[in-house]
Amino acid sequence: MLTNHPFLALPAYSQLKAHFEATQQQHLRDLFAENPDRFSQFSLRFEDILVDFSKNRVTAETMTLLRQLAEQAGLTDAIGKLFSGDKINGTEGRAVLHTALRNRANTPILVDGADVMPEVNAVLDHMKTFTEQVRSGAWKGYSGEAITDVVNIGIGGSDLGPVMVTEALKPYAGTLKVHFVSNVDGAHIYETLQQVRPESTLFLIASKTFTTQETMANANSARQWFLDNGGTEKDIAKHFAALSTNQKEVEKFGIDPANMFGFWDWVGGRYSLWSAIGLSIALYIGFDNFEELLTGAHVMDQHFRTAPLDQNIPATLALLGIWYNNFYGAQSQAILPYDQYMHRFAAYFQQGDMESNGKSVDRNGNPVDYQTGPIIWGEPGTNGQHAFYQLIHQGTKLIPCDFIAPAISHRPLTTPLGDHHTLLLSNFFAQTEALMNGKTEEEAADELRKAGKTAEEIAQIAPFKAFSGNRPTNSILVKQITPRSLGSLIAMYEHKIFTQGVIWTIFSFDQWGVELGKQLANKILPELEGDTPVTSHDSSTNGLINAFKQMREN
Ligand SMILES: O=P(O)(O)OC[C@H]1O[C@@H](O)[C@H](O)[C@@H](O)[C@@H]1O
Repeated sequence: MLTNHPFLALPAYSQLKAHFEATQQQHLRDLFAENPDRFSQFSLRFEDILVDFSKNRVTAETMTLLRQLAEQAGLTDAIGKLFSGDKINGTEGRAVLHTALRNRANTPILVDGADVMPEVNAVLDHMKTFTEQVRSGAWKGYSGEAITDVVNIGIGGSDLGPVMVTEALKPYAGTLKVHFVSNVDGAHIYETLQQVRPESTLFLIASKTFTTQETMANANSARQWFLDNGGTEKDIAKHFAALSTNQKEVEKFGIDPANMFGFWDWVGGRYSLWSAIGLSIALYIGFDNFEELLTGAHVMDQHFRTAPLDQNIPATLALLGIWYNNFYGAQSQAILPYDQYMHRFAAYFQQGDMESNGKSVDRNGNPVDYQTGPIIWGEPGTNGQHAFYQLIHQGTKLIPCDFIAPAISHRPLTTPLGDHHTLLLSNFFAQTEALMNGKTEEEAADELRKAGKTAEEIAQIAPFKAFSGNRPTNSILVKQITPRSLGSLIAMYEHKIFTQGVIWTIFSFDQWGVELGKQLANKILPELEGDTPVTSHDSSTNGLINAFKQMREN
């Protein structure tokens, strides 16, 4: 178990509070003007990844105090416990070992005295064999045709990771197509099934528990469609595989245990793309590339585990997040990839971060009296620039942003306006500079004067054209988005989330908050049958259910 500490009582917290009061008016422009070495002092490199955090409202003293906060919160001890299989998921009594899934060093990791690595390696071997059979065409469907389409049916952690990674690594795809069905809305499975043929489709039923309502409903619809369109019960073994921890339910569903790819209760759903849940990724980009993804994560794990705090990228990002969250009162954090293939990256970490650190009870079971996990959101650049960046630049809210971009594009297209990637990157650099510098009213007035405006017009318009600037950003520049660098980036954010959870003294690896909605939906489900009016709820819920019943009938 992790040792607990009262966050607000940490000595560094009070020091940071005083430091914040003294420095909050400082402008980034001045910090840059005062220190010509700011970029080199406030940036870190790891393999092909450069993390520039110099455009943050911090000084060397801020960083020292933040690191002291991490030390006083027992981060080093917590990292040791994470990697060694200690049961740090206290409310479920489980270890948290997504790092074992990508432990390429293959060093033993013990859970309840038993090394988990042989089992991890056995599942990886099974995935490799299966992936190679399907991709080579050796695995045949019931009509003797090879598989052309893979449909992953899963939700939450059993969907978002594979969706995000297969999109991000599309340039590495082979000929197999992958589809993802998550929503219980019948439209999702319906539209997907329109695009595939039963004889050449492989369904992966991805569910850690194999009891999730949405997934089981979609899996049943897929099976029915398969049987209605030419497949027979005995053909199911060739067309359905399960990615799960629950063999009993998998067998009950009728999937051949030989087609089950297992994992373990110490793999959290939102940390499971490295496990059998990643099978759709392996099928799409090939097993060697999947292994590269694991390797990228593993090397970041090693960095997180061994780098001193002042060199440690995930810890640094976590501490900057705490600075804005707990001292500046920032409510959210934007993730803005300047890479179209990474368009689901922010959505992925919405679950990763918000399901992990969206907690308001500390590890002692007491309500917290400070802010914990931020709201994560974002869209790829440059689309976001033409949508919501207005508020980031000139709104009343402080929104720390992570800008992520590859130096080399997988699609280097040229136009008379310039090549696409250079155009994209010019925006990437311009935005963080603009957010940092802003524009004073005098500068705005000067521009208007040069444009020939009268003194009266200038006085009227200049206030609207001024930007306060001083808006913090991290710039994460990656040589290229490859399986390895993507693996490292994902692990980097995972460890950022872990670090913040440790410092806030919360449990980051359970998700009890999701349960209430599920329980209530199950209670309401039978009430939706028939046309008898419902009276068992509050007046709003009763009114809505009864209106729904009426609308449905007429
Ligand atoms: O993989 P399963 O068991 O179907 O669960 C899917 C998702 O179910 C949700 O209820 C959980 O909050 C997620 O964490 C999880 O990933």
